[in-house]
Amino acid sequence: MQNQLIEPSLVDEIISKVSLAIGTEKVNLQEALGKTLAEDIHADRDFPPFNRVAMDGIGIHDSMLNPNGNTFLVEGVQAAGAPQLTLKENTNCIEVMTGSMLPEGANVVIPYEWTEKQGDKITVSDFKHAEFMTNIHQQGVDQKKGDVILSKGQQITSAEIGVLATVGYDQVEVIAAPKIAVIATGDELVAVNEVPKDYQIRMSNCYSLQATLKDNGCQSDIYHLVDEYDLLKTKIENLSNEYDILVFSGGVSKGKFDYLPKVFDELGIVKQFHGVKQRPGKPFWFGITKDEKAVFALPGNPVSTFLCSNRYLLPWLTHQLKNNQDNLPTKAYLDVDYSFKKPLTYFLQVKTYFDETGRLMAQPVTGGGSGDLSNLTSANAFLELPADQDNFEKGQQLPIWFYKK
Ligand SMILES: Nc1nc2c(c(=O)[nH]1)N[C@H]1C(S)=C(S)[C@@H](COP(=O)(O)OP(=O)(O)OC[C@H]3O[C@@H](n4cnc5c(N)ncnc54)[C@H](O)[C@@H]3O)O[C@H]1N2
Ligand code: MOO
Repeated sequence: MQNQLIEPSLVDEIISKVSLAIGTEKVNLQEALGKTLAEDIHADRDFPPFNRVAMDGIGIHDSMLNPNGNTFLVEGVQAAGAPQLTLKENTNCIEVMTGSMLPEGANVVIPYEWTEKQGDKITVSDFKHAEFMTNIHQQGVDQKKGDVILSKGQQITSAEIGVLATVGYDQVEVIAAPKIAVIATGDELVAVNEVPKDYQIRMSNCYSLQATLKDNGCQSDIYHLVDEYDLLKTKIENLSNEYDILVFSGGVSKGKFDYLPKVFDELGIVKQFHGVKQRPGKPFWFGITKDEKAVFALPGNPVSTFLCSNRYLLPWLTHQLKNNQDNLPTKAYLDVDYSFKKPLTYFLQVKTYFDETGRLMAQPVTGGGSGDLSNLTSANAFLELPADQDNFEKGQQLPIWFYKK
């Protein structure tokens, strides 16, 4: 029986209806990069926490800002990391260092570059429009104590790490990473460190899949299952109990040993679709277990697995875990005429660059088809050529899916 092939846009729609059961976990600050905050973060004090000196120089009182200049007796030195000093006389000054507390009684900072020192006196001949609070980062202007400084759902980048450290979070509550199993199927596959016999190949898909996931903050475990029906059934049942997401590669097309669709059916994993009107990756199978876990069974040809994981699995996972998407462009201009004469959406491997007017251009990098994984290293994205067109013109703008950022 022929499967009903569906459009790529319908794939997105079907997959988007599956929600990952999201838990939370506490992680150390240094492990939080790339994760999503599961709690609001409040400022534990004002930011800056005190009137902070912004230039090395002298702290004075603004009543001394004479257009003809002024000379000050140095009362002391206010260092960063030292308790606040007090300026005793308005006619005097205190030398102040960047990052130090502004001395009590001072309200202007004049940088050293505008001063001249003679003994214990400092002269400023031109105050250059300095006024009340010049060169002082005032207490609480950035954040007030108790303000929500980072919000639940926000992605943790290097910028958020700095903020978390500042407000004293050495541990933080984040969305828990899902447990993902990456499962290679096929008798022909041998381990990377083995020398394959003539009829064997080294397994690569599971490693590129695992790397794709890792690149996006998700750990996964790799399994290899051989093409034995009963064994597949037992193992897959166990894996579906143990993991939140199952990602298979291989074993889903029409071959005599492509057992997966039948095994899934017997295990009660409900098929949502089998077959997408696309190349590569046509035999893509997707289903949901009884306890609503997602099962992605990606076609085994390396470029097919690669395309399906980057085009469908990753955007879904990112949306589930991170609330937001990458800030990558979603369209690019084809830089030559290109033809694909089949009623299928074609995911063309391309290398992108910016032309002289700043447009993002996509240059086809054609290789040896869906088995040629080395070609993936020369390209950096897939350009999505829709099925309703055969001839695509230079300058046509089309959806793009980056896998190298
Ligand atoms: N009669 C039909 N035959 C095929 C169809 C079809 O529609 N009708 N579709 C073709 C397309 S398109 C693809 S893609 C493949 C997908 O087949 P499977 O998902 O069943 O994958 P396998 O047959 O197991 O493997 C295909 C190919 O990929 C190699 N492979 C598999 N796993 C790995 C791995 N982990 N690392 C590296 N390489 C892997 C495998 O050795 C095969 O060469 O079916 C077509 N056939
Ligand atoms: O379309 Mo399959 O995914 O090329 O070999």
